[in-house]
Amino acid sequence: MASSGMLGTFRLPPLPTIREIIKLFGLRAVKQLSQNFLLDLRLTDKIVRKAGNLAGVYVYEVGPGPGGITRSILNANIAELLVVEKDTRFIPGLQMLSDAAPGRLRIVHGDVLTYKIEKAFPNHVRRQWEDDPPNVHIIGNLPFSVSTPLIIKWLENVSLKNGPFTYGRTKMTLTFQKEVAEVDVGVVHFTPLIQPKIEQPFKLVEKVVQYAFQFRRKYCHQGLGMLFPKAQRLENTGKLLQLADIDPTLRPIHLSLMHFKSLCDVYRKMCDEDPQLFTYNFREELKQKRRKGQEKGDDTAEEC
Ligand SMILES: C[S@@+](CC[C@H](N)C(=O)[O-])C[C@H]1O[C@@H](n2cnc3c(N)ncnc32)[C@H](O)[C@@H]1O
Repeated sequence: MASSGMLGTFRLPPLPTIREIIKLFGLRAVKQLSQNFLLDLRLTDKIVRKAGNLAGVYVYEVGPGPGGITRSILNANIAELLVVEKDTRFIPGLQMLSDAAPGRLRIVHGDVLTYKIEKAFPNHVRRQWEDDPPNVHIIGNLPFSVSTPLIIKWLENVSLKNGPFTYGRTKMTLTFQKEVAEVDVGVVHFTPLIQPKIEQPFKLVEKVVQYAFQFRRKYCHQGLGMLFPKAQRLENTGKLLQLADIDPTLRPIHLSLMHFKSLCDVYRKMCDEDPQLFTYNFREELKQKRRKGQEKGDDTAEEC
């Protein structure tokens, strides 16, 4: 049973099952869009329970599709649910849910990568960053192709306290599918920290992490070395790893959060000493070398 409290208990009335909705509206999953639907209400209830007590909470669901998770959220006594779905085919099925839950479900036909959530919920839910998290929660089951750029965008939003984090330290409960069409999903719960573990600009942290994982099966010095122009690569990579106190033969997956903190702090100092360093991009250097090689009729341009 959903909790009651001041809002009163709400349960959706009997509705066609998700399977029937899919049949009714001809909603075949589009493989190219990595669509894959959760049909079992017990599973979607379990995912939503991972979000904690949602009574009185404003929920933002990304990519509701035929509405399995949506139903479980609506049964959790929430204050309001806003869903953003890109594929028009799902809108009529979602509309049916909205009719069954008057005043509780808002449907937006749009793209979660561009949708501006910062004005969607009432002002009174906003909290100071240092306060407890606001009564706003993001929930979603998206394919990797969307969840990866979205998570990176949200992490940047956390660092800037904007987007969904204009409300405060908004919590997120997201499922990550291992493979397309695989029913197994991992549920990951995020709550932004009051104080970041790495106190450097997001773009710098992103660059260091991205480069460290450039060659994920090799030693970390190889990917990290690409942070530096070839002419000073050996010397600067040695300096970075030495000052950060990191064994160059560690693999990227064995680097801890504290390793990344040291790497980012040392790299920041190196960028402060050489203001052109941060904009250096080894791919650009490689492209220029290839271009020059082609101009000279030499297609054996040196690798960066
Ligand atoms: C993996 S399906 C999951 C559907 C549903 N949440 C479920 O669990 O059964 C992902 C859903 O996200 C939608 N989607 C994908 N990219 C999107 C985007 N950029 N903006 C909004 N919705 C998107 C798809 O159309 C699809 O409905």
